[in-house]
Amino acid sequence: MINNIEYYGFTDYFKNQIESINGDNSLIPARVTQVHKEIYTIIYENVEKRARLKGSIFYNDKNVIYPAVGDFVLVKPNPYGEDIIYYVLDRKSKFSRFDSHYEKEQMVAANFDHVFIISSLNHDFNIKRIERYLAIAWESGASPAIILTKTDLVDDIQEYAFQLDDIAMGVPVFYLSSVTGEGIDELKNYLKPRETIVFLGSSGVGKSSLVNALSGEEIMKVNDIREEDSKGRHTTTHRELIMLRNGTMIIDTPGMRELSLWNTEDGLDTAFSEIEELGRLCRFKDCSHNKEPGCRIKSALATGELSHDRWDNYIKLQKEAKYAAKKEQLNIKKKERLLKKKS
Ligand SMILES: Nc1nc2c(ncn2[C@@H]2O[C@H](COP(=O)(O)OP(=O)(O)OP(=O)(O)O)[C@@H](O)[C@H]2O)c(=O)[nH]1
Ligand SMILES: [Zn+2]
Repeated sequence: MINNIEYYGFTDYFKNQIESINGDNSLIPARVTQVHKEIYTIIYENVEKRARLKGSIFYNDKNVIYPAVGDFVLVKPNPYGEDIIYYVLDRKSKFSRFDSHYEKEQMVAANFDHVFIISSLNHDFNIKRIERYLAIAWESGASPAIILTKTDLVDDIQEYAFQLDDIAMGVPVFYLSSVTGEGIDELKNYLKPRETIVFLGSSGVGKSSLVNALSGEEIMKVNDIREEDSKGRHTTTHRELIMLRNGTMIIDTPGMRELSLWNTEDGLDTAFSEIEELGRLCRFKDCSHNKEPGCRIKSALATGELSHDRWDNYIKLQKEAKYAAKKEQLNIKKKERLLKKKS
């Protein structure tokens, strides 16, 4: 069987898992490159294909693990149509978030080697935020690197370097500009084929520009969906797992962007500043914007000054942020217990 799945990061860690599952050898490993409700895009043998879940396995078991972007799965190939996904292999790293619509944990990205914590060197630079990103990066199981963008906008990077010294012990730090190209080659040298990276960083720090700079415009296209397998051409507006020319992969999903947003203590306030401001005008300081008299949010919703959509979105993200904070607290406690045991 020719399957160059190794190029996509399929290592012994995954290979060793298959032997026990794949008795009859009819299932082959593939990597998930996109998730669309029930349809998945997977890649193997250098070709992207569409796949569905094996119903009898996935829809009967409440504890079953669903595939996420970056996952390695075992599939039964179907030359006439969509392949069938049977198993999701154990992940070596992962990010998840709380989906308030389904009220459950949702996997955002899996099996990445590095988390690039991206911050720009202008007003976005916030050492506390970088520290927080570092904590969730370590927790994911992958190793972090700090990328400081837009060096062309500052005169002196020394003052930033000093601040980072305190928190970035042993973590590589890169200074670069996607505009002048400064520092891009150093980062390229750090990237290895068969490795996968994800980006954590607020909106506007230059993630997309960095992807373009790294790929040198020509993002190596993983082959299109086999035309004979799908009716017409499959057009994807953007890919969630892309491969650079040197063979390094980048996972960029909307979920990663949301994860970045609610993992910054000030992320919600900045993104929804007008709501925060209205809330400060309520009669009661601890107004829950529910039934209290003199609630400024309720009146703004009634007059249309604040749209219901935006308010719902805010509530949803706030729920997720709370969940993230709770999870982090639990993890800190767990780590403290482990440290106590060790000493
Ligand atoms: N001066 C300067 N501007 C940059 C640099 N990199 C990105 N920008 C600008 O910053 C803005 C945001 O860049 P993006 O690459 O879209 O940022 P992003 O992180 O992908 O943003 P979202 O898509 O909102 O998450 C754009 O106007 C870019 O042109 C840089 O190195 N130097
Ligand atoms: Zn209120």
